[in-house]
Amino acid sequence: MASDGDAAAVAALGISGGGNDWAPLRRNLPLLAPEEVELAKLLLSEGQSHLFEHWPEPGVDDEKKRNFFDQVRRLNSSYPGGLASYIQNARKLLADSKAGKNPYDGFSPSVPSGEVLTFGDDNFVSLEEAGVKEARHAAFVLVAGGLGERLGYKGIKVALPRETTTGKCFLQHYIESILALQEASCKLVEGECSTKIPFVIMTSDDTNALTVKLLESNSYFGMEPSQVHILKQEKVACLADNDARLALDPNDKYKIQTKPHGHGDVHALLYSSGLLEQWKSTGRKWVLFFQDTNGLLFNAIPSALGVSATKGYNVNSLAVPRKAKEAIGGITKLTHVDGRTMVINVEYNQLDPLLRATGHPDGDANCETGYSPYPGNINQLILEIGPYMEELKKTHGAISEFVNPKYTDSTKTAFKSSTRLECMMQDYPKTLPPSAKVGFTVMDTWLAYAPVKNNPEDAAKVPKGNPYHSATSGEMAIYRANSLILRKAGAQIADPVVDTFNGQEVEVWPRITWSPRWGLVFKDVKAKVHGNSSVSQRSALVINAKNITIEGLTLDGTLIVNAKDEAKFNVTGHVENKGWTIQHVDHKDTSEKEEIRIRGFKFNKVEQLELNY
Ligand SMILES: O=c1ccn([C@@H]2O[C@H](COP(=O)(O)OP(=O)(O)O[C@H]3O[C@H](CO)[C@H](O)[C@H](O)[C@H]3O)[C@@H](O)[C@H]2O)c(=O)[nH]1
Repeated sequence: MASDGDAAAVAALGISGGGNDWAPLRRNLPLLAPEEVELAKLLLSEGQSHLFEHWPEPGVDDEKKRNFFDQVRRLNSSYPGGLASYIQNARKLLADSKAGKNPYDGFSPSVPSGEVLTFGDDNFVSLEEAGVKEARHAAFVLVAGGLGERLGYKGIKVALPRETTTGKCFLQHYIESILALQEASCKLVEGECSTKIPFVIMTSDDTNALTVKLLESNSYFGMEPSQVHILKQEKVACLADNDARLALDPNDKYKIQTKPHGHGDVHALLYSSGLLEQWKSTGRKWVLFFQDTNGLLFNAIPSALGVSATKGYNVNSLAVPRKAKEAIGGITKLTHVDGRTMVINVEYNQLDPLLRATGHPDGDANCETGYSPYPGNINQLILEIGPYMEELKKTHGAISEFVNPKYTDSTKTAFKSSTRLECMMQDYPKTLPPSAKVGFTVMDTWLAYAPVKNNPEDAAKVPKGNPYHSATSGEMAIYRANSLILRKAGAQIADPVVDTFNGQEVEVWPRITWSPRWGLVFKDVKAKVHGNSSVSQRSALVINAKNITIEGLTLDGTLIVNAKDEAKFNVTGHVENKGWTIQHVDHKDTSEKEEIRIRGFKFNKVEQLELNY
C-alpha cells in the first residue's frame, strides 16, 4: 500500500493511475532534472512503475539511473507521438492479438490487376526509355537497418559480394547503377545537366557504423559524398506482457530492452529529415525504395519507373510471380463489406489465414499456372513525391503497426520472450484515400528478384521448386539473367549445367557480368552486341567498360575487358584459355571466408585473358 506521503507525492507530480509501488523512484527524485521528472511521470502514468522497482537509494548507481533517462528520452522522441502513444498502441494491439482479432476483418481478398511486363518487347523497351528519362527526377532510398538474422552473416548484408566473379558488393553495385542512371538520364537533356540523384540509406544501430565505414573506405564507390544521406532508425521498447509493461534488458536492469521496429520506419525518418521538401524544391518527382540484397533489382528499375511515369501511379510496387508459401507478401485487392477497396501487400504469414477465413479452403496455394494467383511483392516501391508528402503531412510517416507475440500457451497470458510493435514500409498505402492511384508492375523473377536472405541449412530445406533466396541462388541468378539478356540480344550463350552447392540444386550459367554503365537497359545491350558471338558454359566474361562492343567473339575460357571512361573498342575473335573452374566449398569449412562458405563455391582462377583499354 502506498503511504499518505506517496499519495501526496503522486498528486504533487500530477500523476494519475501510476500505481502505488513507485517509492524507489520517489526516493531518487532529487537526482533527476525537471525534464527527467516529466519523463518519469509519463512512464508512471502509463503503468510502468515496475521499471523502478529495483532502484536502490540515491548514491548507488546514480550514473546508470541518469543513463536510463537518456534512453527514455530517445525512445520518446523517436516514435511519432512519443512513448505514451507507443505504449497505448501496444496495449490495443496486444489485446487484439489476445482476442485473436483478424487484422483483415471485414475484408475479402481478390486478385488485383496490374501491369505485366515482358522483358525485351517493344513495350518494355519504350518503358525503359521513359524510366531513364525520369531518373534524373528520382531519389533512391535503401532500407538497410536489418541484421539479416535468417542469413546469419556476421557483417552487414550490403557488404556481401553480389557475385564473386568481380567480387563487387551489393552497395557498390547499387551506387554504380544509380550513377549510370544519372549519367544516362542527363544525357537526354539538352544543354547542361548537373543533376545528382540523391541516395538515402536507412541504417540502424546494428548496421550504421559498418555501412559508414564501407562507404568511407571506398570513397563512396564514386558517388559524391554529399549525394548520400544516412538516416539511422532507432529501435523500439520491448513489451513484457499483455499490459504493455516495458521489458528491462536481461543484462542491464537500468536499460529498457529494445528491438527493431521494422523497415516501415523509413517514412517517419524521411518526413522528419526535411529531405523531401529539399528534393521537391529541386524538381524531384519520384522516391524509389529498395532492400538490401536484391542483385537483380536494377534490371527492373528503368521500366518500372517508366510505368509510374506513363500511368501516373502515386504508388507503384514491383512484383514477381509468387510461389505459394514463398516468403514474400502477396499483392492483394481487399474489398471491405462497406465497399472500400485497397490494393495492398498481405504479408506472407497472413495470406494463408486470410484466404482460409474467406472461403478459400486451400489457403495460400498455387493455381493452374503453377504460381499463386497473388503477385509477390518484392518491396521495391516507387512513390510520387507530391502525393507522398501530402500524406506524410497527415500521418507524420507513422505506419500501421502489428505485434506478433509468441505465447507460452493457449491462454495467451504470457510471452515466451518479450515482443515489440513492428511496421513495414509497404503498408504505406493503407492510409491513402480511395482516390490515390495505387498500382503494381509484375516482371519475371529471373530478371528482377534474387535476394540473399537464407542461410545454407535453411535454404537446403526449401521445398523443391521454391526459390532458395540464399547466397548461392542470389549469385547464380545474376549469371542466369545476364546470359538470358545476352541471348535475347542475339548472342549464343550455352545452356547451363545443374550442380549442387550447400545442398541446393542450381543452374550454373556462364559467369557473365557487366558494369551498369555498359548495359543499363536492354537497348544498350542490344546496341553493343553484334554479329555471331558465343560464350561456352565454362566461360566467364567480365565487361568493366562503357563503350565496348562485342562482335563475332567466341569465348571459351575467361575474358575480362576493362576500359577507361569513354574508350571505344570492339572485342572480337576467338578467345580460349583454361579459364576459372568452380570449386565446391562446404558451408561448415571454417578455413574459408564466411562470404564464400555461405555460397558453397569459389573460383579457381587458372587462366584468363585481361584486356585493358
Ligand atoms: O528494422 C528493420 C528491418 C528490416 N530492414 C530492412 O528491410 C529490408 C527487408 O527486410 P527483410 O529482408 O528481413 O524482409 P522480409 O524478408 O521479412 O520481407 C520483406 O521483403 C520481401 C521481399 O524480399 C517481401 O516483399 C515482404 O513482403 C517484405 O516484408 C532489408 O533491406 C532490411 O535491411 C530495416 O531497414 N529495418
